[in-house]
Amino acid sequence: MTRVLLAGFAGSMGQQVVKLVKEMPSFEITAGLAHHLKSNDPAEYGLPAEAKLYTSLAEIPADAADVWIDFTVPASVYQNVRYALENGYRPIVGTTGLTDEQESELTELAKEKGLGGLIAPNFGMSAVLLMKFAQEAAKYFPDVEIIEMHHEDKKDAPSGTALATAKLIAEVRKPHQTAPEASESLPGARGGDYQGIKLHAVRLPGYVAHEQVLFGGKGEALTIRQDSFDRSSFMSGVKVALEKVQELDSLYVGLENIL
Ligand SMILES: NC(=O)C1=CN([C@@H]2O[C@H](COP(=O)(O)OP(=O)(O)OC[C@H]3O[C@@H](n4cnc5c(N)ncnc54)[C@H](OP(=O)(O)O)[C@@H]3O)[C@@H](O)[C@H]2O)C=CC1
Ligand SMILES: O=C(O)C1=N[C@H](C(=O)O)C[C@H](O)C1
Repeated sequence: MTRVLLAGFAGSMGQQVVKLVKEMPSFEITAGLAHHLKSNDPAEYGLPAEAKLYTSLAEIPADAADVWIDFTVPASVYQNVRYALENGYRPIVGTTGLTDEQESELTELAKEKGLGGLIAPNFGMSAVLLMKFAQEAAKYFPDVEIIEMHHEDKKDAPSGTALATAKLIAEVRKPHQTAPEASESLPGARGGDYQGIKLHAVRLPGYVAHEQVLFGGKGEALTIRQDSFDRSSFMSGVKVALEKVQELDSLYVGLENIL
């Protein structure tokens, strides 16, 4: 039986993971980390009655679980994953907001501790494929902008997926700005900038998680789009990560690297 600690169990993604783990007979949630607890009863969150609930890292013993799943907030993810690795947990991280430097530090720490794990900005297959196709397309269409659209409760912008897409595209094209002379009569109108790739973040009720990558060429354009209409779309990736995490030899970044 693989024991799972779920950080962020009361959140939208946390509750999806609770359902997923219930359907996986070889896995059990034995502990949960929350920010605030509305109830001390694990059953209120769909967790097994014997699951231990914690509200701070310092309370969590090293043997509460084998695997640490994190769907919390950008402000806490680095500390959480650092704590997980220092205490022998294999991390599966969906929370966005880790910087490149933080990812490198955590990768180094995982190596020191001999622990494998995964950090994935997106566990949905449509997004993983979008990123792969976008990187391929950018070799032929270097002029590109990204529009991501999310629910109104999303705390960070741009999305981790949009930033990961821009990084993959930047690997295969020369950094340049399309239409560099265009001025902004309204500040921010051209969006955020990653090595000349413009990123636009839309936040609206009714949306879940969506991304479009727009490529423009001479007299033609290519648009690649993915839609997560429901958060259950991320669970196939989390399931794969759970099934593989015990055999991973290092901390991987990107679901595509363990498929
Ligand atoms: N990789 C992927 O495929 C996906 C990643 N995400 C990412 O996952 C993260 C969570 O998303 P989502 O579930 O929608 O967000 P929610 O706001 O619904 O859930 C976050 C949960 O984390 C809790 N929390 C906040 N701080 C801490 C902390 N220090 N320790 C433990 N728990 C904490 C919050 O508690 P409280 O409300 O009490 O503060 C809340 O219950 C985001 O970064 C999002 O971008 C989302 C979807 C897919
Ligand atoms: O906050 C979300 O909802 C999502 N966050 C991730 C991101 O920032 O890319 C993954 C997906 O877009 C949903």
